[in-house]
Amino acid sequence: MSPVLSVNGLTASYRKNKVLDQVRFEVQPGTMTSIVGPNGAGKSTLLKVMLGLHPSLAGSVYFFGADYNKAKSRIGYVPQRGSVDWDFPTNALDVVMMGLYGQIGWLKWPRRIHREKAMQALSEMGMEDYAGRQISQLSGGQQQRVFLARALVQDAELYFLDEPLAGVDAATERAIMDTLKTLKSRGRTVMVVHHDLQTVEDYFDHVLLLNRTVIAHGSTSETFTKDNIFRTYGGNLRWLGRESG
Ligand SMILES: Nc1ncnc2c1ncn2[C@@H]1O[C@H](COP(=O)(O)OP(=O)(O)OP(=O)(O)O)[C@@H](O)[C@H]1O
Repeated sequence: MSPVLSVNGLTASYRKNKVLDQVRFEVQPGTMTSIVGPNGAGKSTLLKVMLGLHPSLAGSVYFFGADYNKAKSRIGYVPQRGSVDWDFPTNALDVVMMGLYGQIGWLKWPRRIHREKAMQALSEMGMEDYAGRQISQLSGGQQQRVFLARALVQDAELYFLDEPLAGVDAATERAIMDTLKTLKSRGRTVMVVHHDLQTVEDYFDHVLLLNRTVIAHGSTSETFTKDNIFRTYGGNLRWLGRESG
């Protein structure tokens, strides 16, 4: 099977500080991968560089065998909640509708069918009662659900989510994971920056262990080993609450 994502020697920096070095991996369709690594490992930067939001110094990225501009309508991205300006005056329904602009066309008015699709996605995330609510007046977990609804409605083939489970309660975590599993069951490919090492095995079939470069990548059962985790975190795992044995 040809990969949906192919990353070759990707290198990036902030000024002179190299934060990604020769990152190389491939992702197969229909997989659900967690990107795991310590704070500052370059996980968010990796997503941004792949999606053209931060420049690369070297390397290449191919989505479905093509570059980002050709593939972007097939890609969904849910950024870190903290990186979004939630004071922007818009309501939950409009945020979800933004996911449909590829289908509506910029500067065209959405039609009833688009509104219905957006409402359907909000209701799949249990957010239908908040459609008219300003996004600044939603809780963190509710904002995250709205973002997921936007990703759902976009109907992409490859999704990137940056810490979608950060700071959400157990019910929201379940709702988000159910949504991701549904996407996977529809053959979509999902990549998630994830911090909770305890749930990696339950939630994801693949894992990419990153610390400036790829430490290990593959199926969770083969790759998420004590050895690889130690190599990624430098042995400093106790504070993560994971037993070393
Ligand atoms: N806008 C920026 N300007 C300068 N340095 C940055 C910027 N964003 C990130 N960095 C640095 O780049 C490195 C990688 O950051 P990045 O946010 O990609 O890591 P991360 O693995 O996502 O971390 P975390 O788990 O803490 O979210 C860090 O050392 C960080 O301080």
